[in-house]
Amino acid sequence: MPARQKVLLFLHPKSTVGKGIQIALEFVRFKFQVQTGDIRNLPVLTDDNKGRYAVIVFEDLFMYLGLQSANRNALDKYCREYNVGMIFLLHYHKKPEEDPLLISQVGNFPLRYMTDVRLKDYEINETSPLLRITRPGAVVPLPTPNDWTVFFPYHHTYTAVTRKHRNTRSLAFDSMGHGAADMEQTIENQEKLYPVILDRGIYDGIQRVFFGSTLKFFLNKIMFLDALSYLSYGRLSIPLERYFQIDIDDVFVGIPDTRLLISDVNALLNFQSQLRKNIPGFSFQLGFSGKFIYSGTDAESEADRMLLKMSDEFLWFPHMWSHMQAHWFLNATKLCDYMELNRQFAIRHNFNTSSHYAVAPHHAGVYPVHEQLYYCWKKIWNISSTSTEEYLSLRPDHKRRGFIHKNIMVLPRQTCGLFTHTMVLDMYPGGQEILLEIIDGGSLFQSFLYNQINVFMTHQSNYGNDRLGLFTFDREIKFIYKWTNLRLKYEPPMALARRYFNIYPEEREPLWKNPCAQRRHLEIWSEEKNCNSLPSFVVVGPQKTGTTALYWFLTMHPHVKSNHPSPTTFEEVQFFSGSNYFKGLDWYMSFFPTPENNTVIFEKSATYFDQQVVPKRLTMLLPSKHVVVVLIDPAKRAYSWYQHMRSHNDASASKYSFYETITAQPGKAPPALISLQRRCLDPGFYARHLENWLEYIQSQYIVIVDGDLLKSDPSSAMFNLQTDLGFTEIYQYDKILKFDKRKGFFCQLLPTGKTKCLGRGKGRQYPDMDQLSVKYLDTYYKESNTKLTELLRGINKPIPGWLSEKSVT
Ligand SMILES: Nc1ncnc2c1ncn2[C@@H]1O[C@H](COP(=O)(O)OS(=O)(=O)O)[C@@H](OP(=O)(O)O)[C@H]1O
Repeated sequence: MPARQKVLLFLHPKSTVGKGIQIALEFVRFKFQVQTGDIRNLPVLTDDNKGRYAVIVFEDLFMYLGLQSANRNALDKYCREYNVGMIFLLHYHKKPEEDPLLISQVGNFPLRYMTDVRLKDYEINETSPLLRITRPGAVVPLPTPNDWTVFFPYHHTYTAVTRKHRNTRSLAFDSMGHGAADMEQTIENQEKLYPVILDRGIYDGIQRVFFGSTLKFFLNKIMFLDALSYLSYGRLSIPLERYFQIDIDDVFVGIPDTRLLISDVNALLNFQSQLRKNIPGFSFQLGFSGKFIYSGTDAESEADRMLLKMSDEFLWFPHMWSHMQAHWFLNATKLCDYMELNRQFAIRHNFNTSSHYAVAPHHAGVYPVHEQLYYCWKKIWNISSTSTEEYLSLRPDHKRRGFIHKNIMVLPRQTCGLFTHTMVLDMYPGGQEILLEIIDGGSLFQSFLYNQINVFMTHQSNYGNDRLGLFTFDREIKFIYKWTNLRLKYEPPMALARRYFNIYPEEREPLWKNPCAQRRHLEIWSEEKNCNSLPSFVVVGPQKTGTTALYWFLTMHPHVKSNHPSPTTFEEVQFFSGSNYFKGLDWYMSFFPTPENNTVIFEKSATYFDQQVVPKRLTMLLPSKHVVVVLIDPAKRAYSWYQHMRSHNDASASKYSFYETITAQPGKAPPALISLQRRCLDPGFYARHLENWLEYIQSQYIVIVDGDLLKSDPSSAMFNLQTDLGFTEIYQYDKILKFDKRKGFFCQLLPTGKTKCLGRGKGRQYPDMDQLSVKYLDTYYKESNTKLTELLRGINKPIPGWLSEKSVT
């Protein structure tokens, strides 16, 4: 039976080595679950007789060997039954008092190992079935880490993935300086000596890959991907094609003596033609700021002229007429005017801008989004794609992602070790060896290895002087071809962007992060915008629990302000739950007043509570802010909601009784009734929805309001709420709320002595729920209510009165 496409990763609590594994998995976007610390309790391995995990990885072989035998047996049984393989890393260091020549046994496997070995030349076994991305052939050179473990198998289940090189006499030395000659002798005597081995499962029915080191070493990164692919029968596998785009920003920008000369333009053209031999159609993308043409030395102006003459050789994209940052412009007209100047410049010089791609100087306006930029890009250039390194954050780079906003596809942009000021190899920050490391298996190689699509950012200055741009990519491409079977490909930006979102459709929807959470984001966010005007807390529902009354009471507080009303959804903004979210952060913020001192701003949308996407979105934008949940008996909530639908003339609610609605059978009843039933009953599974919230928010930020108390004694409920929200000034509600007999609810006491109540839609008159429905719903929600009691206890929240009464535990 096949296992699902997920990795189960066992990590030490203070894991450092495991980070490399997590980074690899996050880069390639394989799903994984981490199991840390005490592994006496294994995670659930199956769902409905289906395996949950396709491969199991232990960052340390000894974690597996140390499992209690029952757990190890269960794991092994799972692997056999579901054809699941395991990957182990072994990176144990001997203590100084231990014999450096010690060869130890690996648990009960027919396998021995030796640690702290410094490897000399070794090779990849070209016949290993594991190899996919890994390209055999080359001798693996020094320096490699000097803390390798090597394996000595004595069963034919094991085959080498890497092994001692045929022409090398001595393969290893002791890294700690103990008796190198003895060590050499000991190792020479071992016929089979493998740094990475594959267990084909002949011995005990389970396939495994053992790595005698960590993923720090570039070759292990490649082989780790191959191991995942091989052990999962290709399910955890990414294609060999790697699409890449190289942008050259700031063309025509730059102070004199740092810009391109004619010889540099020629070198760029030559390099491009060379690349086209292997990568058909490859073209550099040149980003221009027309205003600065001919502003260098005479020789540099000659090069500008040559670029114009040869412009057909490249694809061009607008940067910004005078390299201004988009977020400086609140007035879209002005921003569009500047863009128009650059467009006229492109028309005058016949630039090929057919790729409908643009890059914003300093990434400004792309993320955090400045709507004016998106508007002008569309209006002036009909832009369809761009790229930034700022989404969701610059670092860590393995978490950079793409999104689509206002029909513009935003791709993640990669750094390649070159910045505007890196022009001369000898002056590379930290020394040229740093750049070589980045290229030879370091971060640039990693970008190519893990990302199926790369958009690299370089600048005009990287192609003059020492032409580090050409040097870097030339060396990188050779490195990739030497060690991997990756196939480098090129596609123009729009096609590339489409390909990106076909590969990663889940990235299409954006996530709006709090712009004030990061200095870099704040620097490219308009000064006119202010995070203080975002709500400090949000009343999230669920619907029909008294949220409007709560909202109204809160607005009576002298230091509390709510959002401006929406023309369509009244007091609710309903941003996080529906399509409004795609209108963007500026749209959301336009609902909130400029904050005054001592004022707390809040929002309430009762649709938030039970929508799966909301907790993630809300906590991303409003981290460490409170969410307020009002809970009443879910049966009463369902009944009130049903009455609400009836009074709005919903066809099904008008036709079917409440009992018929809640007991309708899927497959038998009309779909509209089943839909009504789902919307009626689903929000009442409070425990399930709260669990979803707790995945994203710490329990201390969840405030529970007892909806019955809010009805019967609102002053007390409001006192509790203010305390839970940490208000410094507690407003006394007993002076402004009065029970209104006619309404049957508490209302606002006006200075005239009269009361002002909520409208007819709140606190409706309708008959009591029928006894059959009461009984049915009692059973229906019983398990969920019991769970809720346990959950609230577990997070130290008071149990609402209605729930204690029902409490079964
Ligand atoms: N003071 C006061 N005045 C009026 N109504 C009050 C009040 N306090 C609580 N309630 C209860 O609020 C119920 C409506 O809940 P919501 O406001 O959350 O509904 S909505 O989701 O916003 O439509 C509403 O439900 P119905 O009684 O079914 O109309 C009331 O029971």
